[in-house]
Amino acid sequence: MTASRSSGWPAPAKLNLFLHINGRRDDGYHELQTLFQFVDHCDYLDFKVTNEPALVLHSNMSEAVADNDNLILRAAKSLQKQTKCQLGAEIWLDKRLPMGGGLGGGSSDAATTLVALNALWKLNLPTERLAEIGLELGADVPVFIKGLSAFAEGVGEQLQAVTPAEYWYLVLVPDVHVSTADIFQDPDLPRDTPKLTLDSLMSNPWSNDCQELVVKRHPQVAKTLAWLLEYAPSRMTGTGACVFGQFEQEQQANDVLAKLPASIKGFVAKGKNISPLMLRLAQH
Ligand SMILES: C[C@](O)(CO)[C@H](O)COP(=O)(O)OP(=O)(O)OC[C@H]1O[C@@H](n2ccc(N)nc2=O)[C@H](O)[C@@H]1O
Ligand SMILES: Nc1ncnc2c1ncn2[C@@H]1O[C@H](COP(=O)(O)OP(=O)(O)OP(=O)(O)O)[C@@H](O)[C@H]1O
Repeated sequence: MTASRSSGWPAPAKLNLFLHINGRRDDGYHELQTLFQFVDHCDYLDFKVTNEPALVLHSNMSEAVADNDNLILRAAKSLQKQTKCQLGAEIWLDKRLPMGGGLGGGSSDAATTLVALNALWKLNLPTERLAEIGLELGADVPVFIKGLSAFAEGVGEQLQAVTPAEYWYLVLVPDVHVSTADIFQDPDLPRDTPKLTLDSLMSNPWSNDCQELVVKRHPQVAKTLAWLLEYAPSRMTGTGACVFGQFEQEQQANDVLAKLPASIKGFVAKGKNISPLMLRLAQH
């Protein structure tokens, strides 16, 4: 049997609308409180099921990632191992999200792989089980698997669905990589924001505890954020480097994009409380 190619599985970016660091656990991971919202700017994956267990990835990634490190292949392997599935897959990745920008592209690719192969290999694992497998690959993977905007606690895996306003965002991509591990290891990272209730967090002004440190360490992020703040309420997502400004109307975001100096890349996207991945899964 040669299965046909199942196309157009989206792996959306996420924004951390706020990010508070509440403490550090004994294993080095950080306790945090954050609000995840998806946007409609995505990587896209295609899958073809094969009868042999081999996994093959074709991608247009601009930066080389070894197969052993690629979160797509790690996700597929992990799913095979957990379910003793003997099927394999040929996978195509159309990479559109900037890598290492705090938009969660790698985690989202892993989540889309788990969700799509669970369906295409007819494994029928429940979402909770997929999220557990995903958490082994990265703290951000479960929210992409569950597919609903969420308030997260713990290391990012305790999720509560919420529906923040779906604004338009102008996302800017400073020309610098910020390593998530480096930021979390930095002695100057503030780690003592008190844990707050969801109600008080939703009504307080939103901020990112990593932003001040990243801005201090990376002048390109400082410059990009300062530029965007002239036009809209703006802040950093995750551990950076990307920053986003918030707009009521698409046109307003596009007008600011049109003014962007050629040296900075950016895109306009809409906040989505239901992940585009869920809509694709429903069509399957
Ligand atoms: C900061 C966020 O971007 C918020 O969305 C994420 O929690 C990071 O999630 P992620 O990239 O999936 O993170 P992982 O790949 O699990 O971890 C990368 C590195 O970040 C640090 N890390 C990550 C998450 C967390 N809650 N505490 C941490 O200290 C760890 O040093 C880890 O080595
Ligand atoms: N499929 C993948 N796509 C992108 N990066 C990948 C992938 N697989 C592994 N990686 C590795 O993961 C690193 C982080 O990638 P990613 O784009 O998820 O960062 P990020 O947006 O900063 O994520 P986060 O906000 O979760 O920290 C990359 O620099 C790359 O080495």
